[in-house]
Amino acid sequence: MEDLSDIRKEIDSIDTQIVELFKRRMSCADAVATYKRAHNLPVLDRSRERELLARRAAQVPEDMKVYTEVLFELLMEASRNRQGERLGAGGDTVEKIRDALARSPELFPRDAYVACQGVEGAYQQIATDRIFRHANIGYFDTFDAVFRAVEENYADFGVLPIENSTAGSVNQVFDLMMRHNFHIVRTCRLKIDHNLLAKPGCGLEDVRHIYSHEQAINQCGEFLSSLRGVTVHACENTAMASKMVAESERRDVAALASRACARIYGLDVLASGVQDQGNNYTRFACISKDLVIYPGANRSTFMLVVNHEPGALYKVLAKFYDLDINIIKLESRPIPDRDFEFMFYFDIDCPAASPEFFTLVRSLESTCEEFRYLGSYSEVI
Ligand SMILES: O=C(O)C(=O)C[C@]1(C(=O)O)C=C[C@@H](O)C=C1
Repeated sequence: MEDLSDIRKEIDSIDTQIVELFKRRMSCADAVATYKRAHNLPVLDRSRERELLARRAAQVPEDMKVYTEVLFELLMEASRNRQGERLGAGGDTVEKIRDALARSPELFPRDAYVACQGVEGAYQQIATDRIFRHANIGYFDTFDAVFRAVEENYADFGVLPIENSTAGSVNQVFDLMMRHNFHIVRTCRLKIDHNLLAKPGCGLEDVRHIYSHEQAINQCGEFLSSLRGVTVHACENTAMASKMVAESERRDVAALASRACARIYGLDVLASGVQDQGNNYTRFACISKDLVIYPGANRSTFMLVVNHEPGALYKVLAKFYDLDINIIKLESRPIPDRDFEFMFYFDIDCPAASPEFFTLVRSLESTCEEFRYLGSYSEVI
């Protein structure tokens, strides 16, 4: 058996040669970039990549083909990234981000006209008051209307729930993201305590019908199943449920909502903190029409579609790993009218002005079938 230190010597010698060859290959990438700039050609050339991978795989025995492909895919990715850097702009999105970083205001606005779904007392309102000091809030019936108010410049910002620590993502909002143009400028993480609210003088034993938003109902499953002879009804949101209860003539109705709703609608708290998990948080996104990146932005969101082929998502995930960028959230939603094709949403943890962020954006934009950058922001807690 060969001695380990002898084998390592051989590896070192091979690696030294590989590095020299790698340097030569990367200078070819520089030359290609110069040529492509002069001839206005895109960095990515899929047919050339396919042909190159097939030729290199044909050079090795069967049991080494996969490794060879992995190696050359990595080499071409490095080559593409290098070309992107050389070409300066490196894709429309990097250019847009640089521009936004240069012209965005130093301070997050204190006053604004903000669109929210629901009525006064909704958790969106509480989140809005955390994000802005003096928000003038316009209430809309649906999440879609909030997106439209922002898109059509009717409101400066919109605040929408995106996920809850117990009930998961707010799918309706994720699906609407595919249909609207907007950017995320801030997120807010709010602790949610649900309470059972009823008209003054009513007791728990009177309650036969409970109204709330679907997400709140899902977050209070254990409490609700402990009640006998009660029917649960889903409605637009928790504040609307409280309003309905307050305006109802009946004494057997109650709402699951915030304490703020009890104050606003003159209701009594029959039971407090009735959510299953004590640590129940909801994250809200504050959206604007234009891309604005306020100082301190250390998170970003992308939407992307990967090619329908084995390993496509794995290759995207490898890019984050290579750049040591942490993925905070990964969500997938079916794309309407496309059979089993999915839109992937990534939230990542990485300062917006860092070089690895630009490399990531450049690389995703040049390889994904569809790519949309939704913004960079910080989170208010
Ligand atoms: O040949 C090219 O056009 C290149 O840009 C070089 C290269 C490579 O590194 O081999 C890189 C990117 C292209 O997608 C194809 C191939």
